[in-house]
Amino acid sequence: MTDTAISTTALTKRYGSHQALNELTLSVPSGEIFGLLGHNGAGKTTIVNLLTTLMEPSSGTAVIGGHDIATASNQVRRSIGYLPENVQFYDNLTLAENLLFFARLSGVRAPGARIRDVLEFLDFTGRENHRMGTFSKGMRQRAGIAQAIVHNPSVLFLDEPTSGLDPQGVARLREIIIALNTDLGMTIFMNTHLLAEVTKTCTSIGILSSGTLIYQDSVAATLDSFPGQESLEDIYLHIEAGQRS
Ligand SMILES: Nc1ncnc2c1ncn2[C@@H]1O[C@H](COP(=O)(O)OP(=O)(O)OP(=O)(O)O)[C@@H](O)[C@H]1O
Repeated sequence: MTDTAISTTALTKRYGSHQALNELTLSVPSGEIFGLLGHNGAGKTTIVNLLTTLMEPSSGTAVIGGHDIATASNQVRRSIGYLPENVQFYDNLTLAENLLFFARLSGVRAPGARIRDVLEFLDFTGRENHRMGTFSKGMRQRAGIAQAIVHNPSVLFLDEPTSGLDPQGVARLREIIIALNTDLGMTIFMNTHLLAEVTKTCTSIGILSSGTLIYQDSVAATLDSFPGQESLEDIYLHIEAGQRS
């Protein structure tokens, strides 16, 4: 693992004539919990789709954990985990069966032991033989994280991880994200609209506006740099408004 977990250079994505991502140059050091903020349609999911190799860029490059997304996509896929906004499972199978399926797909050696560790870490011991179709939204998100980390990735991408969760579910997921970072050493890259959560969870942020990165700094420096603004939400709106004026 290099000291830079994620770096992009002039990463660009066009959908037909629409430029969704405009020469993104971004660097996320290893060990960060990076929150990517931006209005609807800013290009956040596009970035995650490019970095997780689900989509190819129109131009530009990106390197994850030392591997280029274009020339070493298999190594990239081995070093990342991904929790999409709407995670899918085989609902007729149990949690353990779902995890075994994904562990085998990812080539995990000794999957039984690894799955037991992941279930314990995510507080699922005793529920592994329940069918996924019986799980609540909060449990499905936690199971989605189990699925995303079963092959022990070094970088984890989360797309709107707390979307649709109740306050208890949001708090629980926050604890898990922080534990993945501090206890397991994973670098986290998350897209989110919940700015109060970003303040509690993330170590650094980037703001994307209409496909362009307009801001990047640590959360602590950001909160210090705008003394007139009370919260990250106010700072975000202030930066965005400056972009539009
Ligand atoms: N497959 C596609 N074909 C054409 N346009 C697309 C496609 N996917 C996304 N777009 C457009 O690209 C832009 C960026 O979309 P993207 O989904 O990356 O934004 P986002 O920041 O994730 O938005 P949201 O917060 O609403 O999820 C939007 O204008 C969107 O309409």
